[in-house]
This record gives sequence, C-alpha cells and structure tokens, in this order.
Amino acid sequence: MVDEIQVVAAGPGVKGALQHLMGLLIIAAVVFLTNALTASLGALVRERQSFVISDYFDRLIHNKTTRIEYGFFEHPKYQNVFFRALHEASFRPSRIFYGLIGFLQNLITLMLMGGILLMVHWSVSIVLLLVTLPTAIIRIRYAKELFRFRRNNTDKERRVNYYNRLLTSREFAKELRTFDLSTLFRKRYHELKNDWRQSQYSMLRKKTFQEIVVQILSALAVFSLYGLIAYRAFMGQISIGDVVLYFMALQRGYAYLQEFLGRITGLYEDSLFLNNLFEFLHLPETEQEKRQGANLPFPARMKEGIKLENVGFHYPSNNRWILRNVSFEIRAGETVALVGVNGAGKTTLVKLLCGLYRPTEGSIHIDGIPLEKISRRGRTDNISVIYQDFMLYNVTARENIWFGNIRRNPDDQKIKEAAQEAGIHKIIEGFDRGYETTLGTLFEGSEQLSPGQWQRLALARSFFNTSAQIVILDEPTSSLDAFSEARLLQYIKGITENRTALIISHRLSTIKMANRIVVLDGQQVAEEGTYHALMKKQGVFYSMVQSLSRDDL
Ligand SMILES: Nc1ncnc2c1ncn2[C@@H]1O[C@H](COP(=O)(O)OP(=O)(O)OP(=O)(O)O)[C@@H](O)[C@H]1O
Repeated sequence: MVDEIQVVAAGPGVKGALQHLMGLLIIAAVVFLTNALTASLGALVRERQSFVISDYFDRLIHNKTTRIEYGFFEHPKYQNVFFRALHEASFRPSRIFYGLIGFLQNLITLMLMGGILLMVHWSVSIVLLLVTLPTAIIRIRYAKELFRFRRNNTDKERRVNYYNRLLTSREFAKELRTFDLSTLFRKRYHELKNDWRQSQYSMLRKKTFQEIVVQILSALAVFSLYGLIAYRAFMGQISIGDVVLYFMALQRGYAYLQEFLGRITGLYEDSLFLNNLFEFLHLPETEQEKRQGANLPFPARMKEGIKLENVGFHYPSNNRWILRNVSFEIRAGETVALVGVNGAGKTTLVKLLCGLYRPTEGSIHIDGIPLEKISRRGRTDNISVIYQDFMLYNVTARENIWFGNIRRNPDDQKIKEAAQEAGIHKIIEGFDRGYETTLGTLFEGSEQLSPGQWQRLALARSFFNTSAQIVILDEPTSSLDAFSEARLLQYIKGITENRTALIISHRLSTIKMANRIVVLDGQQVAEEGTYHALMKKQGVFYSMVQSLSRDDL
C-alpha cells in the first residue's frame, strides 16, 4: 500500500494505482470493523449466556446428585469422580462457550488475514504455520499429561482440600482450638500441597522449557525471513512498500495464528477436562431402578411385616462382611429393639431397610414383596427414619419439622403437636419469632439449639410423618437427659403402638420398651426374644446387661 500511496502522491491521474489503493483500504476497513463488531457482540452474548450456561449445568448436577445411588457418597472412588466433576463444572462449560466465540472471531480475522497473506506470497503462510504449530503440539501434549495427572492424583488433591476445610470450617473450629491442632493441620496442608504442586510444577517446567526452545527456533526462522526480505529489498528485487507489507504480514500473521492455535489448544484442554463432568453425569441413577421394576406400591395396610432372610452385606468400598446370614422378622404392629456392640452393623441394617443399599446377598421382603421392587415414593411415604446422624437444617423451626413430610401443609397444626410430643414446643415458642425462627448458627437472627434439643426436633420431624407405617429410630434418645427420655419414651410407645417399629439403642430403658429384642453379634443375629426371655437365657444379651453398672449397654 505504501507503494500505491507513493504513486498517488507522485501526481494526479494515476487512476489504476488509486483504485488499487482504495481496494486495499476497503479490505483493511472490513477487517478492522469485523474484528471490532465481533468483539463487542461477543461480549454482549457472553454476558447473557453465562447465566444460562451456569443454570443449565447447576440443574444437571443437582438432578444427578439427588438421583445417584446413596452408596456413591460413601465411596472414596466416587467422591473423586464427584470432586472432579464439581471442579470442572464451575468454569469449563462457560470457558468452552467463550472459547468458541473467540475461535469464531479469530477464524474470521484469520481468513481475511490469510487472504492478504496469500496475496503477499503463499510461502509466508507456510512459514507462519511451521513456526506456530510446534507450540500448539507442545500445549496439547501438556494438556493430556495434566489431565492424566489430575485424574491420578484426585485423592491427593482432595486431601489438600480436606485440610483446608479443617482449618477454615465452622464445624471443626471448636476442636481445632480445644486441641490446638491448627499448627499441625497447617503443616500437613502445606506439605501435601507442596508435594502435589511440585509434580505439577515439574510438568509445567518441562513444557515451558520445550516452548522456549521452539520459540527460539521460531524467532530464528522469522528473523531469517526478515533478513531475506531486507536482502531482496537491498538488491532492488522488491520495493520498500513490499518490505513494509511483508514485515507487517509476518508480524500480524504470526500474532493472529498464535492466538488462533492458542484457542484451539485451549478448547482441546477444556473439552478433555469436561470428560470429568460427563463421567459424573453418566453414573447410574436410582431412578433406573424404576425401569428395572422398582415400581410396586407399598402395601396399603401392612399385614405380615418385614422379613430378612440370610441377609449379607459388605460396603462397595471393601470386601469386609458387615452382616452375614442375618434372618429375623419384624411383624406388623410390633416394636423390635436392635442391640449390639459398637460396629455390630445396626446402622448398616437401617440403611438396608431404607433401601439406601441393597443386600449383597439374601433378601428383605415387606409383606412378601421384595423391598427393591417397591417404588421410592412408596418407601419414603411409609418408612419414617431418624438416623443417628440426623440433619440440623438451618431453616425455620417449622420447616425443620415439616421436612418430615413435605406433602402435608407447612401450616398444619400437626407440626405443633409433633413438637409437643417431642418436648420441643415450649423452647420454640420461647423464641421471639416462635416457629418462624431460623435455627442454627449460619444465618443472622438464628437461634441455636443444644444437641439434645436438636434431637427432639429430629424426633418431631419423624412424628410429623404420621402416615408412615414403619418407624425406624436409630439411637433416638442418645442426647436426651433422663427426664426427657422418660417422657419421650411414653410418646414413642404411643406412636409405635399402631405401627411397625425398629428401635436401635444402647439404653436399657429404651430397649425394654420393645416387644422383642434382636441381638446382633459377630455379623449375625446371636439371639432374639423378649427382654425377660433373653435375661433368663443368660446369653450374649444377658452378658451385655451384666457388664454394665449404668443404663447404657
Ligand atoms: N460407608 C461405610 N463404608 C465402609 N464401611 C463402613 C461404612 N459405614 C460403616 N462401615 C463399617 O461397618 C461396620 C458397622 O457399622 P455400623 O455403623 O453399622 O455399626 P453400628 O452397629 O451402628 O455401631 P454403633 O453402635 O457405633 O452405632 C463398622 O465396622 C464400620 O466400620
């Protein structure tokens, strides 16, 4: 173009040169304008789409987390899958979206630029490709290596995160101070992090070194070309305008091509890491049970009860049998107490009864129907459970109880009745905002309860689910004082009268309330019978009772 300007400036009437100059000016203006427009439009779309993308992936993840089998949450391998998926979902999808917009912008610019470069000389494009491709190859190899490394070291990465949580979360803050653990945890956090980082850093160092070598070679190639162009100009083979054109084409072309290949390698890396998200999204869902036949209704009025036959179970994370050949019945309308030493498998049995896990061998039937054939809705409506590690929801007191059966009205009078029966009504009424008080310590204006009060609230939640035919209470009175327990036992007796109940407890007063006691020992049912029969038998249960001077087994 410089040559054309020179010619035009040299005198009027040089019409051809002027036209050529105008043509070039128009091309330059189109390049400039296209670039500017795509950039601004891209930013606008980007902003709007970022909400859509994040909402979409939030929905996918929430759908999945609520549908996958419960066992995944207790298996380290799947926690790795979950961790990787959550990490990637937080930014990869939007980055791919933005990357694609950038890619299109670059592609348009590059096509126009390519046209100009070809007008200059085809060899320029070849040279540019030769000097930029090796860097792209190095980056792709690095992305693959990083992907493999992150996958193989997710457990380490989670451990680093775990120590970070120990140092920063409210739930650990009390013990951290009481046992003065902060220095130890900080040390472990830094050691683990440094170890993990070191490996990542050495990969990055290798990649950087390779890039430097390639960049030096590329610079040598580009500057040799500059030298050649300068030489040809010096020899008079090309004009000054050609020199400027070549220089500019090389310089701009190099920058654009590098950016373009950077986009491609970025997109490659993002799509590679997005596999982690898809791996999670492809985990089997509990809903699939439905298609496999888990669609029978729960018996409208249970007649026979629950029957366990030769139930054996080991957690999917290892092959250690927790239960083996466990057989017993809980007849309809009966209250059975399940007892056993710590680790005997009582809570595990509850998880099986709730359908959170399936027995590894043997079967559980309800009125002759295999438990796994009963629909999820049927199970949740008819089996009310208070787990040993029940949840403390940081929502209002009313909602905390209502969660026991959200198909009922949240303003139901039964909420207060359930609270009264569980002995928590007066405490709730004592708060300024009564049942509308948010509980816990997370949000402003909340009221915190004591562990025993939380337990009563959890019981109220279970009592609210009055339509449930089966009540399972895992250590329902463990945090209660003797006075509260005595009162509560009366009520539990009342609610279990017309229902089928399984109560797990280490407290003799609670156990005595049951019609029958089943003793778990050595993975099996060691004995079963009424309290008096078992005491008379002087077996395992008798020894457990005898070894105690207090109420607790
Ligand atoms: N998610 C899990 N993965 C692997 N093993 C587990 C898991 N949960 C429990 N266990 C193991 O199963 C065994 C039985 O545990 P469980 O919680 O059923 O005992 P428990 O009888 O309820 O004990 P406690 O009286 O202390 O409540 C224990 O040895 C425990 O280590």
